[in-house]
Amino acid sequence: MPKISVFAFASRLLSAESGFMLRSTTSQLCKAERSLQFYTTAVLPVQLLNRRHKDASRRRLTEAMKMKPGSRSANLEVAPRSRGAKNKSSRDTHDPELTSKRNFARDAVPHSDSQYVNTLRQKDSKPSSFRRKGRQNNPVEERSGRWTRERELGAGAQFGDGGSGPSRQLESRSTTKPHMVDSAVPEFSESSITTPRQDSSDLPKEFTSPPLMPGLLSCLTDLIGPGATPTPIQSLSLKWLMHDAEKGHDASSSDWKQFLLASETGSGKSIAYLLPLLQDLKQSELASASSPRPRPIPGPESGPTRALNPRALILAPTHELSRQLSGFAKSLLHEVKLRVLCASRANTKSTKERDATARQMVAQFESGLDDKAGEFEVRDRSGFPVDVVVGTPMKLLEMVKGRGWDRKQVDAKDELAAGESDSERPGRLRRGRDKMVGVGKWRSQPEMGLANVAWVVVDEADVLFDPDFQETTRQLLADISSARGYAVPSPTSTPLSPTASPPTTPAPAPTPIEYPFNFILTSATIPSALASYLDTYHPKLMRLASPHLHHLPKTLQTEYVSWTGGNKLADIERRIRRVWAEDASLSVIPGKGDGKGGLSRVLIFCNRSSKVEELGKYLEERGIKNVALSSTSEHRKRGSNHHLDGFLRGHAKDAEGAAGVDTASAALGVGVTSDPKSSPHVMITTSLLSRGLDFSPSIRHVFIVDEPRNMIDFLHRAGRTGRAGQKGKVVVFGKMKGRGSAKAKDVRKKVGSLVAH
Ligand SMILES: Nc1ncnc2c1ncn2[C@@H]1O[C@H](COP(=O)(O)OP(=O)(O)OP(=O)(O)O)[C@@H](O)[C@H]1O
Repeated sequence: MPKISVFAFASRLLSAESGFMLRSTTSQLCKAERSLQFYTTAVLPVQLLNRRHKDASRRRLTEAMKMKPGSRSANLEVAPRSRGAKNKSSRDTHDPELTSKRNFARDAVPHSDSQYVNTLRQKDSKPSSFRRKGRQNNPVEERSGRWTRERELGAGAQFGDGGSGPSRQLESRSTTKPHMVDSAVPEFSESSITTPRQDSSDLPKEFTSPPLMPGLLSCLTDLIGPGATPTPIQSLSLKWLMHDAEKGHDASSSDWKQFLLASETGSGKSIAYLLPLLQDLKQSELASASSPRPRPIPGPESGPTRALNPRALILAPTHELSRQLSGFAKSLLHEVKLRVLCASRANTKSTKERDATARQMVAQFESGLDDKAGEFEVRDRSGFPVDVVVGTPMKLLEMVKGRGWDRKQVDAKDELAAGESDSERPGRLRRGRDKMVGVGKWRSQPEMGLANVAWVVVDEADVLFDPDFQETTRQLLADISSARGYAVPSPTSTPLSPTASPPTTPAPAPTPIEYPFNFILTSATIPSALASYLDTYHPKLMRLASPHLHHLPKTLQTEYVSWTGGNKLADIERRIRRVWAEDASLSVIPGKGDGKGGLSRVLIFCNRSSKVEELGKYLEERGIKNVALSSTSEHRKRGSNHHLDGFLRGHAKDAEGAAGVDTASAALGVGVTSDPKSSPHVMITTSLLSRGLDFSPSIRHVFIVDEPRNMIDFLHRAGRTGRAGQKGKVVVFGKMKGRGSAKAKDVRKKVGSLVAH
């Protein structure tokens, strides 16, 4: 009997134990699955081009991909790495004062400011790529690697069919010896980081070679300073795009250029594509002044009689970015005189009629009708010659096809599905802007022709080719092609995303797409989906990449802050006040040596709109004026960037104030001197504003208060500061100690691998 009891007790214990083990194994498996998912969806794509992998598995990945620095391949060129690269200027909280475990616990509350004084003073260095003339080290190292396809084809394998484009030119070049350097690998100490001197004479080191038009050069000098030299991505674009642009093209040529410009945030990609584009437009305009302009090629969408017939389109994912880009382009054109139009309303002249419409719209919004896109019809453009139009793909499509063009399609589809006719039931609304019914003309006439389009830039290409945007983007590209007389397969016949159910018959091999215009893509991150799309449909596309792609800018510090365990909003408030206390005590602000000068601005990223609002309200109640902006905010509906005033970098001569107006403070590189109780010094937003926007240097802190969804998102959010060689700090909040800290530690590890050295 006792034996049986002991046995029963032991078996119960065992089953309890195994149940426990089972539970803990399951939870570990779930965790492992989650981190694997995170790794494959976020980290892996980011690492595809990462040169310095911080552990053995990443090194193996690199080797497998034949990432050989110091060589060029068929259609990839990576800019030389500056010799200054070995200097440490960016750290994963490298200041021991701020990183030590002891300090983490008290990090969430302000303590001694002196620690930060030292950090700022010690880390006061600019990356060489933004140094002024005379202090510039020669960029000397080259590396290459074909990030996706070369692995299959073998190093040096040719891409495309050996056409007359850059591939062939590259092919004939000798490559330099690979040189793998990884400071994080034990066998390489920091001191063993050597950057081989190589011949980089073929990369332009000045904006004057190849020669820029004098008018363009002087405006550029006004913008970025007289001694500024090209960043690595700009050197590459000057070399490849400018030379190509000089050759000129006609619509019947099959030699249209296709380039991807990939470089870290704030590295000057806008100038990298704007200079060759604007110069080419001006040169062809001058050439056609002596000989008559080529007539638009007739096509279904050519619309030679339409009001607008631009020669270049710049596509951006948000209206805010479109407005800033158009303002930026305008500031380069004060002397060269090309006409740039932003498809959003802010850049159009104010007229009585339009003002009336705007008032009507405001009334409409306030009465509950919604227009999420904040788009307004622009009227009366006839006779207005436009060279460049900037806008979101959807807005541009509307200008081509007329507002509401997609409504009919949806109705027809619905009809088929439901067997109803329009008269039997009201048409279903597909997008928010269609709710504009009743506010003037919602289905307007097409106003833009595409036959003259010789350049298309897709800014933030990874977004515009992601599943949310790809259909619209590719529809627009297909429309331009057919307007120019060269039909390409429609997006629906060549879907990018795999279909949910497996196809019953094997899909035919995809046909590469050759657009009849210069096609430029830019991005700071190349996810695997974009890479494979480009491999499939644009095998001849030339990839130009900077050596620090997929890293945080070198001037960006990273700091981790642990929640106190109390009110998180209060923790954030304390950290903001600490930043300002540091500003005041450090007297770091040029021209404000008394320490009573302006306070820097803080940009806070949350994951959800509700959190944005909650935090905004909390700070407002505590006397911290702020702008809380999410996709649904009222501010966005006004059709201008004024809601970002003071936060975006302003350019002195921006036309019509479209690109933000913090001109004075931007010139000084400082915040405004006003009191944060009276003027907003804090902006709270979601990833909406994480893409492409060039924030003012007065934003020296970006706070990431929610766990980043993936590392791509993190790179873009963090990259709103530390731009153009300015110092910046990204502050990542999380639970850094004790139970439940695993997530934050994981994020910290991943972020650490993005730190540039
Ligand atoms: N060669 C240069 N020297 C100094 N400043 C520069 C240079 N090139 C660009 N800049 C400045 O750098 C800032 C960032 O440029 P830009 O917005 O084009 O970066 P980006 O690479 O497009 O960033 P993101 O990936 O975030 O869109 C701008 O204010 C621009 O005026």
